[in-house]
Amino acid sequence: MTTHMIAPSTQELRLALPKVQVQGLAVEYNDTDGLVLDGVNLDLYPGEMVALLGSSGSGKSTLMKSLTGFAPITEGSVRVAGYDVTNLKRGEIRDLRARTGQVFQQFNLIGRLSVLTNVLTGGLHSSGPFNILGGFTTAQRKRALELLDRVGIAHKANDQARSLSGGQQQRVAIARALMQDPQLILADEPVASLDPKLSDSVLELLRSIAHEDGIPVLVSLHVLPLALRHSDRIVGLKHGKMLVSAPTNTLDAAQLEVLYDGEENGDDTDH
Ligand SMILES: Nc1ncnc2c1ncn2[C@@H]1O[C@H](COP(=O)(O)OP(=O)(O)OP(=O)(O)O)[C@@H](O)[C@H]1O
Repeated sequence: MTTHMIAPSTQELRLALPKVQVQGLAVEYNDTDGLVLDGVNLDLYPGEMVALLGSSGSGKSTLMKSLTGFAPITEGSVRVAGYDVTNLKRGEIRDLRARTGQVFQQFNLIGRLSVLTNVLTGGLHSSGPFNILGGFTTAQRKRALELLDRVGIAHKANDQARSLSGGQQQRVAIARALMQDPQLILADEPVASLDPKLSDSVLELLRSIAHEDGIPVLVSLHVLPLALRHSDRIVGLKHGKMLVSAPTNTLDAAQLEVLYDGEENGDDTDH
């Protein structure tokens, strides 16, 4: 699938209000191990693809979890799509998670169910519990098929999810996330199990969704060249502190080395 994208300029992005506002965020899992995130500030704007970099254990997943109320926040404020994540009222946690699309390294599909049903499950949070075997409406099925068409695998709609390749499964997971009508998409290492060519195409798809739908996409990556090729902005963590936050076109690989200290740094060997 070829996508010709015109990336919104930084100035255009800044005209919108941020969907995510993180200020002075500190997270501590248990008080003997110290802070896992420390003084993190992050705004995410509609329509931008932001790559989150940092070596293993730097806090990337924890930062993502903080945005949906899954991390023990000890200080700071986190606002996502109007929700105050540090002080969620009853029902708000469910609403927030229902409107946050999540994409994972291992795809997290239900392998024995059809591709179409997997996409339909993306709408379950918002429509409430119902019979998964017959409870989807015609409109929901139509929407799910449209989304599968958008991610390029409508012809696989009736196949079992587990019969698809890794790249195809990740596309199903992205369609499932879109079925949630997301305010935000969090993609935690979405291409870590894919080969280089598929990695490029999946990241290109995520970026086109950010630009076309005006959804902020936060994507954690281990491979630095992928971040340089497929993001509008790069945010870098080291030992829980944010050391880098800049438009991608102002950065190069050498400037990002500071995040890695000679550790594995996502060189270009495989990608
Ligand atoms: N549930 C938890 N309980 C206690 N400590 C945790 C928990 N989750 C993460 N940590 C610790 O927090 C630190 C940051 O972990 P996190 O998973 O956020 O890093 P990461 O940058 O996503 O790493 P990776 O790239 O390996 O996935 C690590 O030291 C980790 O051991």
